[in-house]
Amino acid sequence: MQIRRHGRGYLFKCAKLPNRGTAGSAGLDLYCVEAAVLLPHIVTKFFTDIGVQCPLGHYGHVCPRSSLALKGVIILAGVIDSDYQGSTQVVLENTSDELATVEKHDRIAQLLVKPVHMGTVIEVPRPQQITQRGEGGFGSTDVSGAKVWV
Ligand SMILES: O=c1ccn([C@H]2C[C@H](O)[C@@H](COP(=O)(O)OP(=O)(O)OP(=O)(O)O)O2)c(=O)[nH]1
Repeated sequence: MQIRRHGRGYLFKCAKLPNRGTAGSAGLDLYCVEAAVLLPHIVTKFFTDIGVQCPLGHYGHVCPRSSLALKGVIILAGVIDSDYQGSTQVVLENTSDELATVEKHDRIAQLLVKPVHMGTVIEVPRPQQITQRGEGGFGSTDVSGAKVWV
């Protein structure tokens, strides 16, 4: 996977490249370039000033860090297409009632690179296989409502 500094004015020079906290970490930590205050219940977009080039057939998934999630700071959006060439941005929402702060070069998210099905879309009149679930969902397999197949 290719990564480059890519940003706004001089800021991209300060961008910190994503890296793994440990050799076994699934996610690459993403760093913010500037300090910021996250107001309670407000959504804020952060530039990482990093361009990520995911291999074709893969996408980047911007995922939360558990330490921030515990403080009520969660991630919204988060799909990085393999053909996107801009700076990876992180959309954070402070769901708590308190101010939250991030400092320059804080880790604000982690990026997982995942395979994704890239098939073309074709219209069909009905599902091509019959499944046990059928159209059941939203609790259809709860004990009381389970279908019984004999
Ligand atoms: O958390 C995110 C979500 C998206 N993006 C970038 C990469 C992604 O490839 C692009 C478009 O994202 P998405 O497809 O979710 O946006 P859209 O609202 O559908 O707009 P578009 O018309 O640009 O696809 O924006 C980010 O940097 N961070």
